[in-house]
Amino acid sequence: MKLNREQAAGRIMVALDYPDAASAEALVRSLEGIPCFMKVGMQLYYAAGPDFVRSLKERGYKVFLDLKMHDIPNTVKGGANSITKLGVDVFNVHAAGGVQMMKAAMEGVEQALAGDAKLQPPLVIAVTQLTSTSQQVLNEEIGIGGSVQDAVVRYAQLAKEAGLGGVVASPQEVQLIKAACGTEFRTITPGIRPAGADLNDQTRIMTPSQALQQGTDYMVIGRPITAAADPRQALESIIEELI
Ligand SMILES: O=c1ccn([C@@H]2O[C@H](COP(=O)(O)O)[C@@H](O)[C@H]2O)c(=O)[nH]1
Repeated sequence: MKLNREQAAGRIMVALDYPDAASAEALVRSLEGIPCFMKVGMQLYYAAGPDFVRSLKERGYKVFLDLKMHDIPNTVKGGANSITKLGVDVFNVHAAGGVQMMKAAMEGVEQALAGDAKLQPPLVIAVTQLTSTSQQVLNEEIGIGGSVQDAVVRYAQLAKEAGLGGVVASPQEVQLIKAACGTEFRTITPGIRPAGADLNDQTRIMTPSQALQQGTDYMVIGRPITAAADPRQALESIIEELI
């Protein structure tokens, strides 16, 4: 698959895993002008809150709010309602919460959209099996039998049944998910490591170009960019790898 520079940048979601708004802001400024997504996860959101998300949106960034909601359906519905009102482009829940919980998230979204015609519908996705989870951990520690791939595809099918638009999974599972849920069902893949990069706590990994070859829609990349001596250069070389 051939992408131009802008298309390649638009497939990358930079994980802003920082302890405060100032540190995240420094990274955002260092990447100014590159049309990638910004991903706000738990660490930054719990520290900097919705204001930081709003400031990204005001500056025109596409935002993935990665809070991985997993609670009873009524609570997730309320959370999804509040998140939708923030105007984020993508947010997620855990597929392990089940179909009713995921349907409740969609109801929360619909309620928010009905109350404000200016809001755009977010892409709601479900976390399948975390990309840090290995086959051994899944079977022997968590106690789910069978292959990681089967567990991921089952969660993806539940997410589709609940009306969600895609899932978070490893790029290693993209083709199986697309075969089971259709090509329009989005795959958002962390576990991206350029050749030779530190794996950190990720186990089910691929390089950016391998992930693209598998057909991933978006790749989530954190430390290979944020921990680099020159984050802008690190992102530019990932973009180069994709074009
Ligand atoms: O299965 C999952 C779900 C979410 N993540 C998040 O993606 C980034 C990855 O960061 P790296 O530094 O590139 O490892 C991080 O924010 C995770 O919370 C994931 O890795 N795996």
